[in-house]
Amino acid sequence: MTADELDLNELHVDDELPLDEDVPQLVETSTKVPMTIVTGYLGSGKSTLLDYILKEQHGRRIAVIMNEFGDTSDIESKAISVQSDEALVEEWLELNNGCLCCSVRDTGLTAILNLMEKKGRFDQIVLETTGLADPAPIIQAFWNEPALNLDVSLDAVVSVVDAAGIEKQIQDPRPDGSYNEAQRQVATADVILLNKADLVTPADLERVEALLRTINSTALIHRTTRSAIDLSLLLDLNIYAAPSAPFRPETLAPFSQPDATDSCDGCATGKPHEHAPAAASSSSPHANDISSLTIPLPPSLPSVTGPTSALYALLSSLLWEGTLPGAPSSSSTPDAFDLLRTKGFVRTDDGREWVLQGVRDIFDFAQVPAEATAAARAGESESAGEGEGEKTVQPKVVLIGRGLADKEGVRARFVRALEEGVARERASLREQDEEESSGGEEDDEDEEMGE
Ligand SMILES: Nc1nc2c(ncn2[C@@H]2O[C@H](COP(=O)(O)OP(=O)(O)OP(=O)(O)O)[C@@H](O)[C@H]2O)c(=O)[nH]1
Repeated sequence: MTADELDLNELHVDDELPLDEDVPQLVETSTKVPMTIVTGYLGSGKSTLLDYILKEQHGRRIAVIMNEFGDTSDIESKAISVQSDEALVEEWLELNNGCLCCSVRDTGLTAILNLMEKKGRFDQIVLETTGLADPAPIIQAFWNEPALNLDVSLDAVVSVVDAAGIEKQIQDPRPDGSYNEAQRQVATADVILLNKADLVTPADLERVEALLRTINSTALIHRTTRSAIDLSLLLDLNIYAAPSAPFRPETLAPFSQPDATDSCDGCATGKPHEHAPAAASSSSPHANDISSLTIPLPPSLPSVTGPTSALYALLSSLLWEGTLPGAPSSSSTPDAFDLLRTKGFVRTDDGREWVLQGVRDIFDFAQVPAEATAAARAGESESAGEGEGEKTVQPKVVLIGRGLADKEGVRARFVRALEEGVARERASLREQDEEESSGGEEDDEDEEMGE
């Protein structure tokens, strides 16, 4: 059963909870609390990770919402573990009808906020999502819903992957042909913990990591055993670039790397070349055709939002209608784009830089703060002086999902449509400028005549 098929449930915090006056208020009330969403297949090591986070001496107040029940159908209450400097406190959220996904999405945040009011604000919320067939709705809810976003901002989506089991999990077909759980979890992740590294050989780890990169070329992948990791690699990443939190330039690292999904040099150039036929899906690492496609963007674009933006129009067509301008290379096969995740890095003519984030059909551009841009440029020129000038973040869009198997064809259509759209956009901007300046001249003339 998917989350959407379950009834909406009421989630509330017991009003009788004692007020803990002693808990220090470590976060300014004006700061949004970052929320990390943890996904991962059954048994991959999520609870081990949450346990590790709670027990680490990090000096932060972290509320961990744990789903310890697996099947959510008959849950009546849910533990929230709150780590303060002094102690681990457990609270209970009552779920009248069981589904954490629907509850959290619809009323759960209110409950969390109530808890924050009672217990003092947290530095971080970590939400585990076991039992969720599709993490996308909850990611969208915490990222995009303004009503939910007043106090909490989506920090990052972390997926814990079992290094010994993920290959099989990813290949496991769904009877209805839809994405399976493991595919969705890997595709929507910003950070992947390639866990249980102790159970496989170094060669296995290389192969599994390569597979994960074919699905999600932009995730930051860390190899772990028992989910142990430096928490600064996991928390406060601000991947979704909330203006209320500092921007972490290192989260752009995947955009400066070549596309791991392109084993083919020709694809990387975007120029026409021959391909060997794709392997059958059951044995292919592109299981069920889910893959990442990186599309290089021009060094600078006129705009990223607004009715005239060529890039915005193209992404809308892709994500909302599942199509791109121009015919597919095989005319008998219509476009079948089904994208789980979109990411990107863009520069605009005015010198600003933007991070594109998309989850399913929702996408948004967040401006990289000018200070971060300046710092990155300073770093670039320094490393260029040391002969490592390739670290510059290249503007690009990364698409993750289905319908991308013909990488060369899709990339070529996207690039062509964008070029044409940008040409139109620039022409219309020029016209606008000319109209404004001739309007200005006419006004000047009118004024002169009036005088
Ligand atoms: N060998 C090994 N075992 C691990 C590692 N990480 C977790 N485990 C074990 O794997 C089992 C499952 O770990 P959990 O943390 O409960 O996994 P989970 O993802 O929370 O599982 P569910 O709650 O069932 O979804 C436990 O017995 C862990 O002790 C690891 O890196 N290596």
